[in-house]
Amino acid sequence: MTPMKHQAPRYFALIPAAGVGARMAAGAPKQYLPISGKPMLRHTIDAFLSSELISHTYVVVSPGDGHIDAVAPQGAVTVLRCGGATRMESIRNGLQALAGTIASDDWVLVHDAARPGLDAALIEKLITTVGSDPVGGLLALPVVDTVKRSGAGDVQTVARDGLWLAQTPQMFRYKLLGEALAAATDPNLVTDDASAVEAMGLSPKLVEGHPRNLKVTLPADIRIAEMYLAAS
Ligand SMILES: Nc1ccn([C@@H]2O[C@H](COP(=O)(O)OP(=O)(O)OP(=O)(O)O)[C@@H](O)[C@H]2O)c(=O)n1
Ligand SMILES: C[C@](O)(CO)[C@H](O)COP(=O)(O)O
Repeated sequence: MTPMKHQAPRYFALIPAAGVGARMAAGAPKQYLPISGKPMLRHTIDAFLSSELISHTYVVVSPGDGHIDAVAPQGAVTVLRCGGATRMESIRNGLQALAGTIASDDWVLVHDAARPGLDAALIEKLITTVGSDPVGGLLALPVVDTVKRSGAGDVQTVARDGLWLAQTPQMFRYKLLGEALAAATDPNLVTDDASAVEAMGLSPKLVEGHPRNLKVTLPADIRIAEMYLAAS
């Protein structure tokens, strides 16, 4: 009997895009604001569509989202209308919606819609550097400034050796990521996917990203993102 051919794991993108953009205070969800003439989310989607390594891209939006149909390229991505009250819940809902579609050992690259500066080179760098790591990994930037912590009336310097600023994508195998998020107790403590995996006692690989992959959070970030996109 011929042995079953073991299918190589596939890579899927999951883009949480169900936020409201409160800190942007733009009166509309920030992921739909124009950046260099194109909605922010479309830049992010196009980054994954430009990578030959990505089998398919899924976008999680709020159930009542009225913008996505005009932004998502029809047929090229799949929209999941299951966004939740927090980033973590949106991702958890999205993973649950993909049960039976994504295999347990397939990789899921979770990437913020709000990081439009991602490109195929960064996606490939993450995937090839993580390789077949038993845990997974994420893009991150080493801290280069002095870090302060302000407490009740006092300010202290935090040693920056070994400190990184997490970016996305954060990539984990479907089964592990689902288990980690299911076990997460407080969605407000789990501000990124890696922290849920770390809570299981596992250490994801840190892969140096790029400042162009910034999270567009505040109004001033729009122009910065446009400058990086113009330089690419
Ligand atoms: N309930 C939520 C909250 C956030 N996100 C997504 O998670 C990413 C990172 O979140 P953040 O930058 O905080 O976006 P917002 O939550 O929209 O911003 P704010 O916190 O300022 O409201 C964004 O792409 C956002 O759309 C999501 O899918 N579901
Ligand atoms: C996931 C993340 O982008 C990693 O830095 C960050 O934690 C998202 O935080 P937000 O407050 O949901 O934007």
